[in-house]
Amino acid sequence: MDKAVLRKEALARRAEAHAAAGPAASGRLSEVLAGHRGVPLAGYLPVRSEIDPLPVMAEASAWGAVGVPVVVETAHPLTFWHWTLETPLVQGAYGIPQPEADAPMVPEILIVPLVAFDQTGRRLGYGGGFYDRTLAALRGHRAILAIGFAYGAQELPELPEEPTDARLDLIVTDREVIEPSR
Ligand SMILES: Nc1nc2c(c(=O)[nH]1)N(C=O)[C@@H](CNc1ccc(C(=O)N[C@@H](CCC(=O)O)C(=O)O)cc1)CN2
Ligand SMILES: Nc1ncnc2c1ncn2[C@@H]1O[C@H](COP(=O)(O)OP(=O)(O)OP(=O)(O)O)[C@@H](O)[C@H]1O
Repeated sequence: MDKAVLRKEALARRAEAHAAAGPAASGRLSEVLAGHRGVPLAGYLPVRSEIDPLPVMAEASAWGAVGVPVVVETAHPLTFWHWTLETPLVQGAYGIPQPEADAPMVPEILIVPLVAFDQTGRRLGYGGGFYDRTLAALRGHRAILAIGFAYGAQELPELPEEPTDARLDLIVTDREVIEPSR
């Protein structure tokens, strides 16, 4: 099926799950990250109906560096700027908040926002290819742990894969932790 059609369907399911979500949606993610304290972590500042990783990012910032993605240029990898709960934010590209100050960091664990995922770790984002480029660039230097974070309702049976798609190492939902089967 066409990626645009899958994206639309998954976004509708995500909005439904988001409207019904309770405050404990990031509990599983918190458990996973407790095993990686002090490792530089990239989260994201949630927009629209994205599942909220802020509680785990705040927790992680007590142990090590936490950053959030910033689009410096389209068709390029994302850059990550330091973030804590006290960081002043401004409105960035696509209406997504970003830190006021340009303070780059390099993550080793990435919490990746998703539109949809499947059991094999394939993912669908907004279509900019930002995370594909970013994961490819980071993996060229060192081992990276890419954790997709989503509502369970965003799972689709089988996503199409393009040669440039970067797969997830782990998927964490509001309900469970999924180790991709390749
Ligand atoms: N919270 C959050 N921050 C993030 C991302 C994300 O997915 N979530 N990104 C993840 O990459 C980057 C921003 N990337 C984005 C790329 C496209 C659109 C967007 O709204 N696209 C339009 C269609 C654009 C087009 O292709 O013409 C849309 O979906 O309507 C938003 C964010 C960095 N920061
Ligand atoms: N490493 C890469 N180098 C060059 N182009 C890439 C790379 N990764 C992805 N692209 C291009 O980016 C475009 C969008 O990719 P895709 O539809 O997979 O985005 P997405 O994974 O949904 O979005 P995102 O990664 O921003 O969440 C595609 O045209 C793809 O060819």
